[in-house]
Amino acid sequence: MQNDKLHILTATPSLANHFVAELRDVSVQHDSLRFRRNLERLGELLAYEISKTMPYETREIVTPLATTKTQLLTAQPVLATILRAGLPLYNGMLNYFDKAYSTFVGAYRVEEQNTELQINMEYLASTDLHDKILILADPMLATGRSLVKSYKGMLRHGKPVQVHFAAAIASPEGIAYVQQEVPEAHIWLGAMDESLNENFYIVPGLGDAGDLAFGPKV
Ligand SMILES: O=P(O)(O)OC[C@H]1O[C@H](OP(=O)(O)OP(=O)(O)O)[C@H](O)[C@@H]1O
Ligand SMILES: O=c1cc[nH]c(=O)[nH]1
Ligand SMILES: [Mg+2]
Repeated sequence: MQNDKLHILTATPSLANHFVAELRDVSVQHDSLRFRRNLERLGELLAYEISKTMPYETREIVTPLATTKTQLLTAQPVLATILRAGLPLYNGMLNYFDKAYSTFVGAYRVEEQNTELQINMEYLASTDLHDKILILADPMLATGRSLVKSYKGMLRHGKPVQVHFAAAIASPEGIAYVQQEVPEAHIWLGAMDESLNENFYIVPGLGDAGDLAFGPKV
């Protein structure tokens, strides 16, 4: 595992631990408004952490009393997400990178027990990615197949200058796959879990993020 590009919020004590705990806790997670809001709050924290790595320039600001100098982003990133579970995490990032353009992918896992996991990708709407800082947010990084397939699909809309993947919870297997396929990516997590089960769900994880946020799929 390439640790210099891997950042885990819950590796140190902070409010991020509360948000991840509530996402996981069976006595709290079925409050879907709170579940979505906790993903959004994590998105806000992850956006803030990523913002510390981005380029800034000195700009002059006129207040009612004087002028002052401050450091502002030289350019907004592009925010990308994978429908549908990605929406609340993405929304948190958009709260902070509030002028960012966006890219959306529609992808879902076809879950059949003990067979190779298939990812169906049926929708991609992207802004120009050429030379942009791209942040792709998806709450669950399980096998990493959805993230890598979505990212590779996006590349037909330009090569980003920098790539960040952000997730609430990841598995070690998923991180290894993503680092093998996209070694240039920086990875930002709420938490890193222990393993995947036979249905490719993260353990201990939180269950199905899309269903908890938006209801069971039929
Ligand atoms: O790392 P992977 O093994 O690819 O799994 C992760 C994917 O699973 C979830 O989506 P899901 O397929 O459940 O779709 P949904 O958002 O419609 O619930 C999640 O939001 C990721 O996109
Ligand atoms: O644990 C997992 C894996 C994929 N998708 C989820 O929502 N949860
Ligand atoms: Mg799902």
